[in-house]
Amino acid sequence: MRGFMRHGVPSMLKHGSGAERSRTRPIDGIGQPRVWRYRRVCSFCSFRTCDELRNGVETRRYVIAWFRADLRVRDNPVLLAAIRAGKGHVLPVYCFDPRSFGLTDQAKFPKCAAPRAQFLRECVEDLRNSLRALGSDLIVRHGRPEAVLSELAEQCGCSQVFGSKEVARDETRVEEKLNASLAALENPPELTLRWGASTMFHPDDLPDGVAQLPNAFVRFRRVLERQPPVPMRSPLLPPAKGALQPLPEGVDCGAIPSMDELLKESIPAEAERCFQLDARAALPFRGGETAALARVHYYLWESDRIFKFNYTRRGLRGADYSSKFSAWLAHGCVSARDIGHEIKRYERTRKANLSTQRLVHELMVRDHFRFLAMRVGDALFRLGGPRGRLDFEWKHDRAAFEAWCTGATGYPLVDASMRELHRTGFMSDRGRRSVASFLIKELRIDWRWGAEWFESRLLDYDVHSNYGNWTSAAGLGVDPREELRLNVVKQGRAFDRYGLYAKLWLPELKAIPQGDYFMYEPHRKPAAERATCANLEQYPAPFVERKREPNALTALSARLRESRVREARGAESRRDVWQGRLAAMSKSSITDAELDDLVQSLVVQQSVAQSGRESVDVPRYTYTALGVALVVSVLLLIGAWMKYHRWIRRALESREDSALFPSMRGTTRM
Ligand SMILES: Cc1cc2nc3c(=O)[nH]c(=O)nc-3n(C[C@H](O)[C@H](O)[C@H](O)COP(=O)(O)OP(=O)(O)OC[C@H]3O[C@@H](n4cnc5c(N)ncnc54)[C@H](O)[C@@H]3O)c2cc1C
Repeated sequence: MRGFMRHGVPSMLKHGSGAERSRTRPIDGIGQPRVWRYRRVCSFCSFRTCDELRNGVETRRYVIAWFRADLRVRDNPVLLAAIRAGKGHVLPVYCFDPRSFGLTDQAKFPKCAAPRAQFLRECVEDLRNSLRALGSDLIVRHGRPEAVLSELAEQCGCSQVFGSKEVARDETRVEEKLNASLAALENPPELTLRWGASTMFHPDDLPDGVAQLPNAFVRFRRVLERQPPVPMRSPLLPPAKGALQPLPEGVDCGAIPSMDELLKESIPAEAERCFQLDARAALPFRGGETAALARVHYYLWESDRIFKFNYTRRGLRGADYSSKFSAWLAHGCVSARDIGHEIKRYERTRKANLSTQRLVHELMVRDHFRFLAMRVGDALFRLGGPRGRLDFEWKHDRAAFEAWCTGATGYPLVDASMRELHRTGFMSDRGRRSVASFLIKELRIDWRWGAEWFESRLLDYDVHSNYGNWTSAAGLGVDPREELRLNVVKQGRAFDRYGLYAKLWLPELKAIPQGDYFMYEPHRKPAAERATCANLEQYPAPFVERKREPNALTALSARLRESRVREARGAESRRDVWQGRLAAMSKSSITDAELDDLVQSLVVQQSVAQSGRESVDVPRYTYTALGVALVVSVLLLIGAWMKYHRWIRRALESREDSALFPSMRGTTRM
């Protein structure tokens, strides 16, 4: 039986029978018979029982559409359900919940820093404009939804409140409180929560439900793709003009709260409450559905960037190496399945390749984290994570943590990424993985502090993806293939070969020559070279030595590199000695022997430095040479085989000939 128990949702949400659910599954579409709206359609839709709803007298006209993380009019099942229920008499409401602007649990950071607050305000403003264009408006309040919505429901005599179902801890608590406060009203309106298209795949469509969700992503993907594949439901069109009635007289729409109003409790410093766009930002992110759709259109249709996504997605710098959809997805300015369908359309009309599949794959990763969050519940936020491992000793070193947050660890990839995050609210996926690994594996600092810092600063903060990725990085998630320690120096060299990203965010490194081997560990640069780089001294020295990898090969290559550095340092000191000697002699003339020695030491130093730099390139050239050799040898083999084949054929043919015409053989011989 496909019971609701298997979804692992709170008991108050368990209701209905499998049969009931399957009959009502297309409820997301409009135009269903009216009666189905009042039935228990799925485990994510409502708090009340079917009977309660059917017995309730529906005399009131207006219904409330409560917007949460679904700030759009297109493909919004909640808005459409409200329009259908209220026959267009809808009160669209958004609440800026003060709890979302409080302090985090562990490290007490502001839950929402200025960049995201600004982005959210833009999203709400855009939604209001869209609703106005449809003939309605958005009621905006700065207050707790349970208080705001019950007051509105009472004031306007609303019969129903529609909202999207969320699954994380804080969000479900709000739902419970809202349900309780609505129930306490004299004429309690019903609360209907439904899955708001926040994922590409609907949890009801998973063959084994969320409770049986595979822990490993690879297996989850296999479940989605096995025959017949799990369908991706079609996105819904935005309501037609006139589908929404104007708001009732006397309802105050309310103004969007200012940044000061939103942040004054959590951010005491006035200067930090405003957000100025940094010119170096990867993209000038602007909140709202309009900007989201424009970005999707640009990335797919205008620029065809999706076509190379698989090869560029691990980049660090620029607007288009990755899709940058995350901030809009997190606020629900566009739905994941809408993007999924758009990619499919792109594949049909232009071309499908590894890159288009990769983008769908990434959106599946996002779905997986959301479904896992549903299944593991509060464990996602505990120190031991969903795996419940408490055998790690986590540190709570504030100084080290602050150095990490402010980008002062002495490791350029970490510092550049953290400064980018601080200034813009965005960081590449590669950057996120590297800084998380550094905090967890090198500094051994409580992973929850890192997750909370991301929660505070990220524009695209999404509770499931953030905590899911952090627990994975800490080796505490449920996916068995985790716990990678990333070498932040190698990552920097591999993904920012010429150091352009590091230089963009770390002006102290500007004077280091492009492509310098030591760009990603400047503290190892020979002193003489350091001296030639202006401002390099201002860059902090690392306060923690990165741990060496246990891998034997990596350890060996690291030792080799170390020895080169030592050699360079040796040459360096020899040169220093000579410079000192020259200074001590303070004479303009120098003997031939001294000159030879000096020249020799300089040549050694230069060649060592060059070989150090080139050592990055060696594997690349080696691989190229090996590749060429392989291709040539394969060609030779094929040629030889063909020749041999021809020779055998000829031999056989001649044998057959001789068998058929034995007399001829004799004749020929003669
Ligand atoms: C420690 C850590 C914390 C993270 N926190 C968040 C977060 O709060 N919010 C968030 O949306 N993403 C988070 N991610 C995932 C990922 O880094 C971002 O989604 C991605 O960098 C956003 O850029 P993009 O939209 O250009 O992604 P693309 O590479 O273009 O990917 C397309 C979309 O796929 C989804 N996606 C890709 N990778 C992941 C992933 N690993 N997990 C979940 N979804 C993914 C995102 O929705 C993304 O927009 C985190 C990753 C790490 C390692």
